[in-house]
Amino acid sequence: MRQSTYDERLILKDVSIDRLLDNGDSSPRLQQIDFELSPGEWVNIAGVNGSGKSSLARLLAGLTIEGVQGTWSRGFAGNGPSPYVMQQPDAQLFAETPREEIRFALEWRGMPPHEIMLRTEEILTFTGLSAIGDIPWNRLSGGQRQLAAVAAASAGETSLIVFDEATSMLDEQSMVLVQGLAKKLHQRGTAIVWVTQRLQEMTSTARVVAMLGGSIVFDGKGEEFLYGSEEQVGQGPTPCQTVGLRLPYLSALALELGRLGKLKRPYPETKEEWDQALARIEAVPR
Ligand SMILES: Nc1ncnc2c1ncn2[C@@H]1O[C@H](COP(=O)(O)OP(=O)(O)OP(=O)(O)O)[C@@H](O)[C@H]1O
Repeated sequence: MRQSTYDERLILKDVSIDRLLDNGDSSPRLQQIDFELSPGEWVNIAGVNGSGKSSLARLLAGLTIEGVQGTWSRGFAGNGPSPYVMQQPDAQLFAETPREEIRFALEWRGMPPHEIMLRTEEILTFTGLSAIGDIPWNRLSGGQRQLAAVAAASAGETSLIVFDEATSMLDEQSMVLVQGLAKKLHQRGTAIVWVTQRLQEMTSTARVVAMLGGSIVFDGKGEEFLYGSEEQVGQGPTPCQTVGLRLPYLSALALELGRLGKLKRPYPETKEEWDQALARIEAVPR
């Protein structure tokens, strides 16, 4: 893999990874990936199991993968690996409590000892973990452990964090908390790569990159990913359905009402928008 000249964006050009099958043949794990990420951007990466999401996410985080071919530049993300939050928080927790975990992360990043205590308290406050800072992992929920993992991952000022299905083992409430923390980091200017199969986590305006068979087959706005382009309403599967993902219930309802001519784009997302849309449908004489 060749390192290209410096650009502020993180860029992958024509990147592929082959994997060897048991019978000696090779099959692409990633193929001909062209991808760019700007500083402070949020991108969702979606796709079914085995489509290549984690392989792409690991590359974006700057983690080493054998056999990578192509050209890349990590731009604003810098030369070292970026924090990578995995599905299972326990796989990346080293210390005994959230406070120790954050302290450990700061030590590891080389922060001078006299700054560590103050910064640890700031991070506990920022992440909403102050009240449980000294409680050992076995008395915390999976959601609380995942929040601590994110807190430690973001402990040094970081320009990029990769979340690889970080909420897939969590209940709805914990999912909202972890995603809320990612949003706070994003507002602070951190670029976020958010790998997910839970499409209800995406907003219609967010960027979605969808993978299928190791290739990027869609790169655009969430609304077009879920519903297709405005001209295509009612014609064939949407990009989301093409990659084999199921539309969230409310999106499927919106799409169907659109196909019946009862709803117009942009389709409702929030409860208030749905209340208004349904009131309009009710008001139309049958
Ligand atoms: N370390 C590895 N060595 C060889 N092949 C791998 C390795 N990791 C993943 N693969 C293969 O690469 C392909 C893409 O896997 P990857 O984990 O990137 O997909 P994914 O979309 O993240 O899947 P999942 O949602 O199941 O985690 C799969 O066919 C997988 O079997």
